[in-house]
Amino acid sequence: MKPASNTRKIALAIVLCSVALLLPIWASLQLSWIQSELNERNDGFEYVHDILRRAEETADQVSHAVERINSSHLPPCSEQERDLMRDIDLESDYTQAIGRIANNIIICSSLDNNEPIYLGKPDLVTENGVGEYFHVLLTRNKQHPLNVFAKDGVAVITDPDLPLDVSLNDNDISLALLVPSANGQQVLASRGNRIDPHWVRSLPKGEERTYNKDGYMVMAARSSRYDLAVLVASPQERIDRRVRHFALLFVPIGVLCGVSLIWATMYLARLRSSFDNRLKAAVRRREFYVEYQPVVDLKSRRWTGAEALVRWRTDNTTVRPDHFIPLAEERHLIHLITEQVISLIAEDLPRILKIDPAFRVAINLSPDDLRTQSTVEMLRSLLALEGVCPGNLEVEATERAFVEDQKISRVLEQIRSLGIQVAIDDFGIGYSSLSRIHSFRFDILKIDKTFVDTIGTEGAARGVMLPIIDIARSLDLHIVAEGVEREEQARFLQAYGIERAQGWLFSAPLSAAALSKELRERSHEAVECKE
Ligand SMILES: Nc1nc2c(ncn2[C@@H]2O[C@@H]3COP(=O)(O)O[C@H]4[C@@H](O)[C@H](n5cnc6c(=O)[nH]c(N)nc65)O[C@@H]4COP(=O)(O)O[C@H]3[C@H]2O)c(=O)[nH]1
Repeated sequence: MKPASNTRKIALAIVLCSVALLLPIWASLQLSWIQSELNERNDGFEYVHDILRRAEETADQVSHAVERINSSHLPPCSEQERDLMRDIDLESDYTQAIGRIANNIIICSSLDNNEPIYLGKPDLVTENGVGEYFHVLLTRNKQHPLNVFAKDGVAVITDPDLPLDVSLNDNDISLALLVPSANGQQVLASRGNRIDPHWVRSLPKGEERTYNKDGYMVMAARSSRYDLAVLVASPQERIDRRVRHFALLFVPIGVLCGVSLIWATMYLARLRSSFDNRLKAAVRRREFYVEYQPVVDLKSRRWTGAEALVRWRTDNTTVRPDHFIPLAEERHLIHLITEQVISLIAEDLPRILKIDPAFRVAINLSPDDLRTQSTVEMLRSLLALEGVCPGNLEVEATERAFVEDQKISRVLEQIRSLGIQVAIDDFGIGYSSLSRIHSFRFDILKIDKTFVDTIGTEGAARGVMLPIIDIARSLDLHIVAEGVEREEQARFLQAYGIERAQGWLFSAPLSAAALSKELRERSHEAVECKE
């Protein structure tokens, strides 16, 4: 191997390993970040919903109190009315007191001292005519500002802090209850000092949103029933702390995934290279052998030929071609196998032809075989054997080979010029490629078992088999059907004029010795060698 290509391979391996390691780490960091934001948002909205529910309950209790007082028709500020005020107050969690109001003065109330309370002008009058007085200091408790809501001569005093009385798991979080109005956002109550009331400005009624503002993640919701909005703000440092927490969990998993990925890649690479070595050793040790599956003439049921199928005997087991041919093709080692198959056929064919000189053996070729001149030379050397005529040989290539490379046509033409017929194998599987294979000249079309299997099933024979037969006829091709397992299939094919078939109905693949024995027993009439 050249040093330059070695250096390139090492560089590629380093790049791939780095990507395999860094990609999962990068993904785990992304995941930590996404998960942190998601958790923060969920926690934030839990507070928002809780506060909004409490605020709406407060507003419900205010409306309820006004309605009950006014529908009682008791004389205003009478002892009976003050008793009713006290009852309502006791029943309502969020009200602090209820009173009568006139000219911005609470003239009587459920409070014990029953002194007049001068409120001054309302801070806000809503569309429904509710006068709202914020941060009112009552004589009873000058330190703690309360809110007063007045309607139809009834005043309800509430504690604005109650809706915000939720237990926070971090003091960094700021909360606010606001009244969004056309004139601006009035803060009813707040905890923490990070809230900018303007954050809620564009929020429509009944909706909730998340914003990233001024280094905060802000969760906001606006009531659909009242002019109330709630803001919860989490500082970015809190999210960063969460990211670090998740990263501690996810990054080691990412590293583990990266290392596993590298290990898996290296393991696969080793497997592949060990496959290469095993395959080369198998060729050296001649571990491949060939079986022949008879091809019969459907009318007479005479064995007219056979398809050579390679087998690999390794560690006392036989590996089927399906399991190593695709990999050998991918690793461009198939030609070594084809060489061995042809040399094995060269050993068997003269013996077989002594029994039936017209017998024809089909050899499978892969796309790589059809790109190299040496395939033509190997076939030529087969023809040089005693008793072997071009009519004793046939080559098969899959439809895929024809599609894959237009360059194969030169080799195919050389094979045909030797007088050897070319068959297109597994026909029908790559149906879409028909237009492209038109440009190649071949002689035989092998219908794949998949289509033969449809014989006898409802409508399928008409739908699939017949068009294939029509195509073959229109191209003037001989037809061989593969994988015939039932008499019914054989009869159907014969009825539609198919000449030859192979399949377990007639015989499984046989060793050269078993094939010769069977041919001898069938004592075919000796036929002249066909040119
Ligand atoms: N279920 C069922 N199967 C049947 C019946 N009759 C025949 N078969 C199987 O169908 C496959 C027919 O060969 P293929 O289509 O050319 O398909 C072949 C061919 O494409 C490829 N192959 C075999 N030998 C060679 C070779 O020497 N060189 C290359 N390049 N490919 C080969 O491997 C494929 C598989 O070969 P195998 O495993 O031997 O499988 C063979 C054969 O054993 C039947 O009635 N029922």
